[in-house]
Amino acid sequence: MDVAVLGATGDVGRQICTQLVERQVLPTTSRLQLVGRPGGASGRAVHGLRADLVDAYDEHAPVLDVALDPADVVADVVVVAAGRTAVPRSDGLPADRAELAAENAAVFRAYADALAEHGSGSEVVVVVSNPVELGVAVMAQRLGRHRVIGMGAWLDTLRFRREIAVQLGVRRHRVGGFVGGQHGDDAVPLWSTVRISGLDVAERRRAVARLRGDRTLATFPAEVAAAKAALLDVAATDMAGAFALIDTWPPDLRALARPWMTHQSGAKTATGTASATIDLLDTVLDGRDIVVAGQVVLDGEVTVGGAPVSGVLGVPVVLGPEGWTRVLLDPLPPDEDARLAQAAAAIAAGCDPWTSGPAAPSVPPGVRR
Ligand SMILES: NC(=O)c1ccc[n+]([C@@H]2O[C@H](COP(=O)([O-])OP(=O)(O)OC[C@H]3O[C@@H](n4cnc5c(N)ncnc54)[C@H](O)[C@@H]3O)[C@@H](O)[C@H]2O)c1
Repeated sequence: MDVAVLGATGDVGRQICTQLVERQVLPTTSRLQLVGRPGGASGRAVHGLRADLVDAYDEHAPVLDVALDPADVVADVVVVAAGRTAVPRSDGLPADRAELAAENAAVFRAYADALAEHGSGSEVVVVVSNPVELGVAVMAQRLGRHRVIGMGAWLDTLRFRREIAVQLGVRRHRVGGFVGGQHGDDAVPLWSTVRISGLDVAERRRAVARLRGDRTLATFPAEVAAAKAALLDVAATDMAGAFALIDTWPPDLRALARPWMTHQSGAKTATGTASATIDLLDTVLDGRDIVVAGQVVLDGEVTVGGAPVSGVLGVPVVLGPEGWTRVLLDPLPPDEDARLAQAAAAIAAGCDPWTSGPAAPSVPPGVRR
């Protein structure tokens, strides 16, 4: 199977390409298409990136090629890592999502239109760029909702599992459970989905109760806001101290605070983001069906706050080589249900200005248009 990476020379795109080749996810007979922007700096740098990857990994590299025109993007899996990044604010307030959305909506549309016109009709699109929910909404509108998944919820999920594993002193692969909602502050740690291999139900309930304390998600947004304020305070004079402070918090709070602090420190989360993306790609390319969390366009499959969701939301889904097929979410406890409903409303408010217009007919996976 072939992969195209849009925004290949960006911090995230470059990491994705490097890890794809280094970890030998693609056989030498597959093609990795590095996509840059014609006329921009990336249009030149993408040729250099290709040469650098060949220099480093020629023995096991897939066929590497370059595309500058969206119409030339050809792949079984298209990774969207192109577009602007939100610059973190020094006062800790959220970056201007509307401004970011305005710029990146144009990028999403350009590639969605080109893929709809020139693509095979069966590409799976993995959206990494932010706002990830908007990317999913725009791409799904043109390509059909089952072929498009945003990986923000998967990244949040892996972070949540890691923080739980660290606290329990076990390896991450022993921890299951998902984060849904909106990537960022409206991420929803779905504690009711947590599973720990080797523990029976009663042992798991006790372990989760110990990890959570008596907190519920009703107070989670306030906890996140207080955590950010505390971190800014400490980080002003002691960055190491700020990261050490995070270690003292419960796993769900750490899962949000640590990457936020990483951005705030001036570093980016490109390596972790790329690694989580490769994780998803590996599955899709391998032909397996697995359950992941991802931002997808729902059409009433999930009911939160008493109303079916029609729009983008991060939820656990079954993902395979032809896209995602179904949602796997049992009835939720009231606090998770309420937070997911709030996240769905926030996503709808953020996407609506950019997604009014006709949607593509929903094509079930495996049915070619
Ligand atoms: N979903 C996540 O978990 C997650 C995590 C980190 C970053 N991100 C997002 O990924 C995106 C990229 O982040 P980054 O740090 O690599 O940014 P970056 O600025 O380093 O790179 C962006 C790249 O996109 C390219 N680009 C812009 N418009 C393009 C177009 N029309 N066609 C082709 N290329 C184009 C730029 O030339 C640049 O190379 C951002 O939107 C960021 O917010 C997402």
